[in-house]
Amino acid sequence: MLVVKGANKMDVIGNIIEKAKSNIKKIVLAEGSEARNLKAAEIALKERIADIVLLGNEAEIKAAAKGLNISGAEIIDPANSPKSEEYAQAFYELRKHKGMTIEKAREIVKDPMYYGCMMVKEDDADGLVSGAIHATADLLRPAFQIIKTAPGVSVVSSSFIMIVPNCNLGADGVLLYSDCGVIPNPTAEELASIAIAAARTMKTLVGVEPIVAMLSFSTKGSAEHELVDKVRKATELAKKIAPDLQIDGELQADAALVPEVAELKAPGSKVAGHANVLIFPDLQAGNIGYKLTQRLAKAEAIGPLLQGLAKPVNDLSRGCSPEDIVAEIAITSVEAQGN
Ligand SMILES: CC(C)(COP(=O)(O)OP(=O)(O)OC[C@H]1O[C@@H](n2cnc3c(N)ncnc32)[C@H](O)[C@@H]1OP(=O)(O)O)[C@@H](O)C(=O)NCCC(=O)NCCS
Ligand SMILES: CC(=O)OP(=O)(O)O
Repeated sequence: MLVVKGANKMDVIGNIIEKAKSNIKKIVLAEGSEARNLKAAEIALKERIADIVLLGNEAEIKAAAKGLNISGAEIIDPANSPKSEEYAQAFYELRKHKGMTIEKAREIVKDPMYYGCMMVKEDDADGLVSGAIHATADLLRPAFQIIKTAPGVSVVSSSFIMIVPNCNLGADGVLLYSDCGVIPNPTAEELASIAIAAARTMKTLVGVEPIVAMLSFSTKGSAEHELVDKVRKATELAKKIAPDLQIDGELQADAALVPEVAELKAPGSKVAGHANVLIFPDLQAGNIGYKLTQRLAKAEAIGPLLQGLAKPVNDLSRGCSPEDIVAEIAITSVEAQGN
């Protein structure tokens, strides 16, 4: 069903799907009438990966789903739902310190992404996937306002699982890239948090021991610039916060990935040449880097997977396929199993 291109030995997404099937969760697709979401819903229902809630106008969803079997999905119209008033009251309570009024809250929860986040917040669903037609910020705002960060987490960031065909770098062609979706210009402290969160995502979702490279245009002092200083500071902070983590920086991407280059540029580093988690210094680098790998190396790019939220909500790229959405449904389910 899911096409994993190339010859990676690890069936990352297959393993996650099997785990999702072992304890079925209820996942909301906020863009319920969109064609790729409907195809993904059909696959997820047929293969018993998750119970699916489609948000949107029932007639529109049914018309868009012509030829697909989505009969097992629950359809909820946020603009006309018996739960709307309860969610509006709860949203008003969450946001009244920010000037929210009950009248505005009633309007806002008609937006499927706000309604869906309220479903997850109120335990009426286990997780949410959205972003095939909406920009990332449209999902991040309701997620930040309603779901909020997990206890002890300062910032939410994101990761992509990158599955690069016919490649043995990283963990046999499987890598985690972070942050490619959320924090435009992280401080050194935020960059350290991103690294620690991404390492955790690699371990818990992919099942691989993380080896973390803090990327830069410099390797171990080959260039001097304030941008490099930020990466060095973030590396030191992450080492202090997580002393057992295999992490090193600052490293250029070739030094991080390729053993021969690592020997020349960063001799003695245990991370250089073996990294499987790549931490980008800012969102320009991260977002460009993942899209280049996806399009030029024909990699699967699953994400942006949000890390640090109190409950599972995951974003998609507007360039995603139905199979990418199925993978995120499974990932969101597995995250919900851990809650
Ligand atoms: C995430 C984003 C939308 C927040 O922007 P913003 O609304 O201007 O941010 P604000 O500073 O006004 O914060 C809004 C709320 O979100 C919270 N917030 C912002 N960034 C956060 C983060 N990384 N983690 C947790 N909470 C965050 C703020 O604390 C604030 O909460 P409050 O209203 O309860 O006080 C913005 O950072 C963004 O656009 N990021 C890039 C998204 C993107 O385009 N990615 C590329 C494609 S994937
Ligand atoms: C993650 C990302 O870049 O999303 P989009 O392609 O939708 O902007």
